[in-house]
Amino acid sequence: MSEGWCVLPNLISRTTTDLLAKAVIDQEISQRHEWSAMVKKFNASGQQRPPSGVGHAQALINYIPELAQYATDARIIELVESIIGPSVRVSSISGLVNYPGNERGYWHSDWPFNQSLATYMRAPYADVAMQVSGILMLTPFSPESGGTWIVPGSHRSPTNPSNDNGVDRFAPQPGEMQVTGAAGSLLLYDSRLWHAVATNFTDAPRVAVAIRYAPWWLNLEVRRKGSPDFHRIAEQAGGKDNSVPLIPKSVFQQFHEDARPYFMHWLDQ
Ligand SMILES: O=C(O)CCC(=O)C(=O)O
Ligand SMILES: [Fe+2]
Repeated sequence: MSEGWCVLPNLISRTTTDLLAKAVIDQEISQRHEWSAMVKKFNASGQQRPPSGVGHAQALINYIPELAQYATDARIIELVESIIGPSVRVSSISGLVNYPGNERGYWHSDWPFNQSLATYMRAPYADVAMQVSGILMLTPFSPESGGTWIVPGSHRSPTNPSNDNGVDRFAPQPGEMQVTGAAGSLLLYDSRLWHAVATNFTDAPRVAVAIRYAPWWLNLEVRRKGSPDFHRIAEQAGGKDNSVPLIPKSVFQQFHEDARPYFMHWLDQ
């Protein structure tokens, strides 16, 4: 991870990735109306718009509870904890479906560094890993299918191009490359790493699950709708809402016992 990213290959079997990919697409389709309404709101308020042709499924864990065990595989947690310390929590899980011919996205870093969201840490950042992002590949990632664009080493930068910092959000970056991997592999990166959605040039959807791992000391309350921090910080700031829906008890009980501690903070009590 010295360059701010790595790929853990083949964590999940092909049979399972096929089933999960289908479940993610089903969920994306059932949430499409809601997501389009959200994108319209971003547009209306002049926010950076997500690339067209990319479908999103929020609160994926509530619909595909088996994901809890894959997201907290011991091999992943060991690596994540070596970067941000023990007692990590999963901060969010969502589905990504890049349909054939989707638009290329803008260079950004993820929450809490994405400066186009309602809540973010102001740049310049101290050079500290504060969250790890994961992208679980449910279909192969290649330059043809739209493997994520990354700028290796950019996680050490004190800022990123998600807002007006003088860098063109769509310009090629020195050293940029696309991540590749077989279905069932996981791209892990420091959430500060500059990355962008790539175009899918194949005729099949590129399906993935975005998983975020936070240290226990990172305040996730700003992403809990209805919490005092959400009201005071996220709502008042106005930017793009990236709140995380809570997990109903009936779903939580379906999680593998070993996976539960990583999601406990989102349990709807
Ligand atoms: O779909 C991709 O390749 C990148 C998505 C992304 O930017 C993210 O999950 O944070
Ligand atoms: Fe991202």
